Amino acid sequence: MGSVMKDLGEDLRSTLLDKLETSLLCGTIRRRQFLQWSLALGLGMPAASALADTLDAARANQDARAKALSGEFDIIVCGAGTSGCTLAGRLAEAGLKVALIEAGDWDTAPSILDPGQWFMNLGTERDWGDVAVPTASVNGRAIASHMGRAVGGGSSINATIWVRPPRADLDGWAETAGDKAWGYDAALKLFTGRIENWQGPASPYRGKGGKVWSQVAADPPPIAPAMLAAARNLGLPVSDDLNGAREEGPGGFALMNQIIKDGRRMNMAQAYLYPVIDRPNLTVLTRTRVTRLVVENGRVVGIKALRDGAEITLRAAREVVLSLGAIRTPQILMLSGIGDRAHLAQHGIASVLHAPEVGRNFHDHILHGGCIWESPEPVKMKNSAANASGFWKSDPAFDRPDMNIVQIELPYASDAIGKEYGPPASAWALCAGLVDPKSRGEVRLASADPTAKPVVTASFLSDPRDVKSQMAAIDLCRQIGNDPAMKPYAKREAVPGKALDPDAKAQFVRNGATTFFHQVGTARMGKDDGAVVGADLKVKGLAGLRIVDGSIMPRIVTCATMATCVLIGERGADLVLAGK
Ligand SMILES: Cc1cc2nc3c(=O)[nH]c(=O)nc-3n(C[C@H](O)[C@H](O)[C@H](O)COP(=O)(O)OP(=O)(O)OC[C@H]3O[C@@H](n4cnc5c(N)ncnc54)[C@H](O)[C@@H]3O)c2cc1C
Repeated sequence: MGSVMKDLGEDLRSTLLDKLETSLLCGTIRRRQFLQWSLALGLGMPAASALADTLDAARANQDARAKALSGEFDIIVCGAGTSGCTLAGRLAEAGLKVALIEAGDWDTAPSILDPGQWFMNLGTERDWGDVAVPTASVNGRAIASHMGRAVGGGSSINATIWVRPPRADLDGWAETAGDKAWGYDAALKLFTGRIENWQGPASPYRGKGGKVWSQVAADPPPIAPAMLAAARNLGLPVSDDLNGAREEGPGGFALMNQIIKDGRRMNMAQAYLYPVIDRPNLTVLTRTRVTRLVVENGRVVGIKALRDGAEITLRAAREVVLSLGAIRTPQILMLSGIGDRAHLAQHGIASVLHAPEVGRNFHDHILHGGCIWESPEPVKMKNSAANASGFWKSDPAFDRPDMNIVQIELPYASDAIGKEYGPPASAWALCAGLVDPKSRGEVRLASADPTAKPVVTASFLSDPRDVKSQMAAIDLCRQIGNDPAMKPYAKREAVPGKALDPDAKAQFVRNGATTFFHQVGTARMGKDDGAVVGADLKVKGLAGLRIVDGSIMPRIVTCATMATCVLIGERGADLVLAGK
């Protein structure tokens, strides 16, 4: 077996070694198995056992910390997702005594490690499994609202796309929050100074040597550069980097940036958490579900959680931070008596703080599934099956792009579109994305039971401007897909494959609506009294509690949300450390 393993390509070998490392670290394999496999992969015995010593020590540290849960932490971070890992990693690095609480398991499943399998996690125990209430605006369809449930959160099950928000988005936040620290210039300093470990050419827009691995899609299939050639033919700007200068311009097309290294997902646990996992001041509790906050005399002093079937209480000397994502952060706030008084009363929950906007302002990006072309040969998916993309405005008067066109290397169709058109198996899609939605929904409690799913009323496409924007994006997808540059890869346009009058196009938009799973906004930041948190991310009207995750976005950024959630985690860490 050994010689076979040594013959593996270098990339695969390094991926398998990384996987073994994480498995030993998380205790899902034993030291003996680790040594056997590491030797088979060509690591010498001294190197393998030194590595095993380090990993064993880190795991022993976490086991010991989990067994000794008495006493106070400085900070309790609830949720080890994208923002939570970023925040907890930074705080532990700075020496604070941190507890990080995660309902899901460690991030060692092959479908997490291999970016090409990301969609295999949907509907499993690594997904919270929420589904938005059917509304007329999407023709009564129930649209899934997946969110990650594992260490790494969304960054463990997402499509690995790393894309940063444009200037208009962040300067808008700074205005809303009344603090320039949330603006684009400050964010660019963080991205270039300490967040990114960019693998492309040096640029004033890109950072090298930071925590987050980011590279241009490696070895994409030929339909990806063909899409960019088509965009160029249509007079749309095409660049070498979807981040960088595009953020200050009208939009543009490029190959995507991804958090994939040697074929392996580098999630935010890899970036921020594992580098400090051996520290005695960090306790990570997995499979531990936060059920509510403990509030004493107007101050949040700890949390209650379910662990191994029993309730535990943890106390924080400085503060508690909620990083549970845009569906479960408002749920835990409401279960703790922080929300709309009348709504809480319906569930018999005593009000601690009347905060009517908790759970409101829910929004997400719409992904249309989809315009589909039959290909002459089966498409070989690469990376996370989405390698080329572009942002553009449906109206040049807009201050930021509202459309995101995404190429997907399979016939991506919603339930309704799949049923109506029966797309061929050998096909690819150009999907119309709505990235500046005006429709707003809400998250509400279904019951006072913390293990019950909350009710997500997304109200997708309920604002007519969203339908108009999506109709323009469908036109753009069809122009690109039917451009001569795509001809070698397109036998025919299979979906819709016919002219659509405005009414039919609006129906096509409503029937095709699915989402990117970029839920945000339910604990919005603002300087106004109604906002749930201020620019310091502290919950207004209550001491000892901050929100650090996608919930705080007052208006969704006009791109995929992971990079912005890292930015929020970094800003949160700065605020906690500065004691602001
Ligand atoms: C399938 C999918 C594909 C996506 N693709 C992309 C992409 O390619 N690029 C991109 O930029 N973005 C993508 N996103 C979105 C991005 O991943 C999220 O916006 C981002 O992860 C949100 O970060 P967060 O910190 O707000 O929440 P999350 O990352 O969701 O973290 C919340 C964490 O809290 C935990 N938690 C929740 N409730 C409890 C509780 N009661 N007790 C304890 N723990 C709890 C969760 O298990 C989770 O780990 C995708 C998301 C999904 C689901």
